[in-house]
Amino acid sequence: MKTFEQLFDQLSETKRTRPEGSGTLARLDAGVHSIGKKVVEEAAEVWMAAEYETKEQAAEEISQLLYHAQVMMLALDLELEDVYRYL
Ligand SMILES: N=c1c2ncn([C@@H]3O[C@H](COP(=O)(O)OP(=O)(O)OP(=O)(O)O)[C@@H](O)[C@H]3O)c2ncn1[C@@H]1O[C@H](COP(=O)(O)O)[C@@H](O)[C@H]1O
Repeated sequence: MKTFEQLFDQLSETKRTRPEGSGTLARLDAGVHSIGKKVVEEAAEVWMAAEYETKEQAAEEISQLLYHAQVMMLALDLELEDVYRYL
């Protein structure tokens, strides 16, 4: 298990070091348009799981949405603080 901050640190390191075989790196290299489509897809899956599936499935979809939101942050060179200031 990891926190939002720990995941962001991990993905930031992935972006910096570019390890071979990283799915995150492939998503970053695919660019903002591709990442944006995943954000929208995962948001829809959160909605569907919340309405028609279990709380556990909704939790998993929410985790994926948070992951793809972090990938978008990294693609835009945003830090956690850049987002947190609006919370
Ligand atoms: N939390 C996540 C995470 N959530 C979702 N995903 C990705 O998003 C996909 C889920 O999307 P879907 O359900 O739509 O599955 P899919 O249709 O097969 O998705 P596509 O691969 O076709 O886009 C998963 O298969 C993963 O590729 C994640 N990939 C990685 N992480 C975390 O990021 C870390 C680093 O990952 P890598 O860079 O891949 O090593 C991992 O240790 C995890 O902690």
